[in-house]
Amino acid sequence: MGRKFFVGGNWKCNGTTEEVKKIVGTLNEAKVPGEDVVVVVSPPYVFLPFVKSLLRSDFHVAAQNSWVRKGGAYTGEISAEMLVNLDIPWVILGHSERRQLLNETNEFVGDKVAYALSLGRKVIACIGETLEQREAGTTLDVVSEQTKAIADKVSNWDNVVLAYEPVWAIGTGKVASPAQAQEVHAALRKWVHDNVGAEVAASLRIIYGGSVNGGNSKELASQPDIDGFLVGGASLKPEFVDIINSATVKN
Ligand SMILES: O=C(CO)COP(=O)(O)O
Repeated sequence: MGRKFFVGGNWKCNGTTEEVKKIVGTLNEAKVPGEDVVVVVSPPYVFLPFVKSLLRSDFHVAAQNSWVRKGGAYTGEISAEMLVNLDIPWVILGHSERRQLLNETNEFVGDKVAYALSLGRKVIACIGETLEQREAGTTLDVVSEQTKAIADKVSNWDNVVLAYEPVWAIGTGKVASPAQAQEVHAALRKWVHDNVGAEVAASLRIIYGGSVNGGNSKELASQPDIDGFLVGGASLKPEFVDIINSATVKN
């Protein structure tokens, strides 16, 4: 079966036309083990068609959000229907920045994931605990709850990648140690095994995000349950290519 390594670049709210051209130029020239890795970059909405038109065809694009149901009178949102229309295959949902800054709840994220999947989109679903939650020893409860809210709404996991992104590691330079990340990934896989099914648990890609860079990606990638990365800051830099090249074959 095998879980193909997955590397996503979340550009967040960054970039100008010139910067976007430069990043895509670097990616287009990069030598990567295409057989062994799926690469998806997620520019801000307004650059999506531009990036898609410039980007090499073996790499894919993702939106950073989509609305919870059919589009309409929702100022500032973009809909999954638009992603279909523009042939944008992937969408990142439930990022902690949206959970925290825009008050997206577990249930809301579960609904969004289900709606995007129902329109044939592929979803990078993000979960992760805060520093307070980790220090309180509730990490596994928090990420299980977040995963349950998705599992409650989703019956087919084929088009889901689960991104474990501890909030304390995002943009802080404080990466989870390989052992810390592996512990949570293994616990998540067990949760999926026990609550969704053995087959989904074996095939679901669980990727790590939080201060991943060209220097730490190899060791993280060697962990048995880390199936890839969701990269923020370093995805705007040439070292993103090194991260892609840390891909390992799983199972
Ligand atoms: O939030 C992230 C990816 O979605 C991680 O961000 P950093 O890689 O900048 O820590």
